[in-house]
Amino acid sequence: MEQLPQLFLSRMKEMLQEEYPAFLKSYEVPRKFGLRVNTNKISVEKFLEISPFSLTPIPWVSGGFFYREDERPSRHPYYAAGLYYLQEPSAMTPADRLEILPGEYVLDLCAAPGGKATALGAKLQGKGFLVANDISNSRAKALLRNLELFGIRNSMVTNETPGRLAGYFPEFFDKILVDAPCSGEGMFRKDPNVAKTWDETRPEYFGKIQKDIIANAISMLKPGGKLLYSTCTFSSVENEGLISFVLENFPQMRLLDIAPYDGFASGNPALGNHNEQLKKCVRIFPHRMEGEGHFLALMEKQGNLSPSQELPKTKLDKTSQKLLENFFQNVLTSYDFQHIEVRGSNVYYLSDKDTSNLKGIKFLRNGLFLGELKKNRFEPSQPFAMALSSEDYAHTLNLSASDERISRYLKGETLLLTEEEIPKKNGWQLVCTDGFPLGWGKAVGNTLKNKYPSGWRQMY
Ligand SMILES: C[S@@+](CC[C@H](N)C(=O)[O-])C[C@H]1O[C@@H](n2cnc3c(N)ncnc32)[C@H](O)[C@@H]1O
Repeated sequence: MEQLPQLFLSRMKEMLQEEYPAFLKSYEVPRKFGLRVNTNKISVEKFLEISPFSLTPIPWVSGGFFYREDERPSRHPYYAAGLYYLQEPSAMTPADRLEILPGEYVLDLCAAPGGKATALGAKLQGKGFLVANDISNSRAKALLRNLELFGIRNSMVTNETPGRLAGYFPEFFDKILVDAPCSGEGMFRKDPNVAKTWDETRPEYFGKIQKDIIANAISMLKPGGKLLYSTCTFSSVENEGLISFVLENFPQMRLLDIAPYDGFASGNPALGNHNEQLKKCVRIFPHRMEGEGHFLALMEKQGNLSPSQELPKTKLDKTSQKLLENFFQNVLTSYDFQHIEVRGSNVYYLSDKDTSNLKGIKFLRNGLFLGELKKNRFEPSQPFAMALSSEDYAHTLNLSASDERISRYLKGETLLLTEEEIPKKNGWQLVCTDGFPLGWGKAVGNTLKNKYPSGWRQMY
């Protein structure tokens, strides 16, 4: 580990006192790598049966595992099938500790690139509505890709400031995650570049931004709703200090207990306004458990939760309806046509939430992009393939992850089919690996034209 900033170290010494030598020593221990199973596509038990990696459970989060860096799960076809997300172990904690019930309206306000939004979306199990927002357009694109890879179909990806978003969603969400931009002091071991750009003005700088973000988040929370605030920094201004600001200025907010774990440390009232409630916050220190530095606070807004409203029905024109019906003959799971909307030639499947009153909002995606209407046909999209399971489509080509054609498929090459693999009917095939969809191909005799989009071909 390169030199850590001196002022940071002296602050940590004052904060940790007798624990400080152990904290300092943790920088000599290599960081840990984590993988979180996408329970929207596969159960944890089933994943463990098929996983080719040597995994050890992360004891404080469900569905999270340590993996060995040399196993490179990002290069395995199961990654392209969206079966897991690679995430630093401590960073899995906030989404794990915010209880989400299918059907709820959920906001991830600072969501890119989607480490936590994918977990929240998976917990919704296709029911309810997830708004995943980020102020940065380029980062919001990565967020959209990760949600699509995960097969999350009931989400909206927005690119707004918290203030503007608050204008659209007053007291609207059941659950909100604020994984705030912060000075990143907890990440110095994972990414030494963060230490290089740190200086003593960073905590105050981010503290101001965080106050604005959390005030807007609170205005979007329903009475009775819950909000989880998290950072990956140690500084008191951004943690206990920020929560003290909330307790002093928003009397309707109270802190809740967070499901415990032996390695967690409690929030320290002396680092805030001495309110004893701050002990309910959680601090994660790298010398106490196998993860990087984090802070969590779970809060509730007083009041009773009111039920969310349902989506009004959409109406398709006759031509679109016909083309879609033709394709959907082969889709074996229910897609209610009253949720389908055509914008230009693009076809979307909307979530349960009425979004007709969101005019002017900057968004990258509302609902699931199903595909495009061409002259006489419907062409399904890559995100649609990722939102299906292999049982959901009548014509599948299922290849083992060890079949060399899988990596060729993921590189965009045309495949040759064996005698047994040639489908009875030419046309769209859902290409799967070990039963998990990767994308589309179009069969013509014994060849499969590749429909895996170039923008999705990364490192395979
Ligand atoms: C800690 S990162 C979020 C990581 C993300 N939750 C995940 O798990 O992958 C903080 C994010 O906040 C965004 N951000 C910065 N300022 C913001 C603001 N004022 N409002 C909303 N988001 C902001 C940044 O672009 C960044 O993507």
